Amino acid sequence: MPHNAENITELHWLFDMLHHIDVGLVVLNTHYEVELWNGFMENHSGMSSSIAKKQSLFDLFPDLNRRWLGQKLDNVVALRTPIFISWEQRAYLFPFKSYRPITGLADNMFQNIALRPLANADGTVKHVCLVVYDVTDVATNKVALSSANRLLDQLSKTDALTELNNRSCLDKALVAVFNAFTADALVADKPVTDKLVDDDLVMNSNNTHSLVMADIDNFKKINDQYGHPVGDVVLQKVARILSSGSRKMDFVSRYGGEEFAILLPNTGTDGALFFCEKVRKKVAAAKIVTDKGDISITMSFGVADLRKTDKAVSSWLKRADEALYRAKKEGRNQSVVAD
Ligand SMILES: Nc1nc2c(ncn2[C@@H]2O[C@H](COP(=O)(O)OP(=O)(O)OP(=O)(O)O)[C@@H](O)[C@H]2O)c(=O)[nH]1
Repeated sequence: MPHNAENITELHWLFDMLHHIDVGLVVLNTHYEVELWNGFMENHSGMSSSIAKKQSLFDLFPDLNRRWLGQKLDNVVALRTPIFISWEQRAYLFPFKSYRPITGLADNMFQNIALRPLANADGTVKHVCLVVYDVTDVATNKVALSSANRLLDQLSKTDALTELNNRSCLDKALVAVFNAFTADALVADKPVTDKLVDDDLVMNSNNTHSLVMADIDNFKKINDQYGHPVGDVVLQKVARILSSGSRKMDFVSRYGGEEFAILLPNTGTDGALFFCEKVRKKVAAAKIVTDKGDISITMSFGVADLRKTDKAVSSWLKRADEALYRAKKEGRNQSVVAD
């Protein structure tokens, strides 16, 4: 074959491949009119090349953000540099349906887009090529993975029965509060500042913090009389009452069995006692509906504020536990503050 004929054949092959490649190719002029529209774009838009050509991209897709995309296209021409738009920035440019069977997560095709300047033979740039990559698989995998991680993270912090924070999560919160408190105590004349201790715990460094240990009275009898599943319903109801009686910054947790621990940041013993009495009365007044009939219960509460004399979280916990023990010993259904 003569050299020229070979070149033309190659060009023909190339053009054929580009037309059928599994990537969207669009060429726009500086008026944003379509000059090239490959097979991928035809298949996914439902518009043939002959319909798309010479039409403004913004007429073909009226929902495209003209200001935003127009600016980017103008910049590509003016600066002669490519621009990339990732699916993480904007899920898609073209509203194409996703036909992937695994992607129950995605109705639309996620797209990475490259905008490239196309130089003419004389070096001038009057066209931009849009390259559209279908990244639905990558995107949905990443979205599914991060939502699974979020769920696992949540589960690792949550008590399965009551959906309250679990013990290990409480331990971390207690250590965070304790460390912040002792660090503040070491710094004389420290200004009052808000401090972020944990994701949700915002503390005022000048205040004290209280820990409440709460325990259902004679819970063993409920289990013995009505059975374990009814005991579980009681635990769930108590968890709801404790949560609804607390503020957003409070940390309500299941400590174990029928015992709960509530960390009340920026709350002295007066405030903590007020909280205990409010929920104690609510628990005592509640009729817990179960398939074995309505059940009434009471709870006992022990309160301890964090003190500078506490050398570790364990001594704070111990004082709250002792106060709870006294509440039990003195007849149950009451709240006791540690000495
Ligand atoms: N249903 C149910 N029972 C539990 C669970 N965890 C612990 N328990 C029960 O809670 C009961 C706790 O009993 P005790 O420690 O004797 O305390 P109590 O009967 O509440 O008595 P006082 O605390 O002294 O008022 C035991 O019967 C445990 O089996 C649970 O997840 N579900």
